[in-house]
Amino acid sequence: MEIAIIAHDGKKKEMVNFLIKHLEKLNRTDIKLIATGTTGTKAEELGLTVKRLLSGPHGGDAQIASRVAEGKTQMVFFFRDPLNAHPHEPDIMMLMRQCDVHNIPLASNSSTAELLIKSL
Ligand SMILES: O=C(CO)COP(=O)(O)O
Repeated sequence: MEIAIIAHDGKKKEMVNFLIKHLEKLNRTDIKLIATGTTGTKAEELGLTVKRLLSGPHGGDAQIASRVAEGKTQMVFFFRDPLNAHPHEPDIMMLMRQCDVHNIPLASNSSTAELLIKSL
């Protein structure tokens, strides 16, 4: 299954900690990771194999939204920073909307992510 990982800058540390905690599970051969650019680089630094898309502000969220719409991505871990403004807010909304349109599980914070990853 394809899983997307995305974290805003204010949540990157939290995402790295989450990835470290679940490294073994995320390394499974039946799991394919995709990520926005900078988040993907962080995951690669941990030794994970990740298909890196564009950075969020440059269209990465939109690319992932498109994969959700096409039925390619089955789960999304998106650690959002609600305390800062983002120039690509429309893309962020589009990704979340596409998850809802296609009934794709989306964890927008680490607590939900912990629950969701238990399902894998
Ligand atoms: O902006 C993002 C999500 O909206 C994340 O993008 P990066 O992983 O490239 O920082």
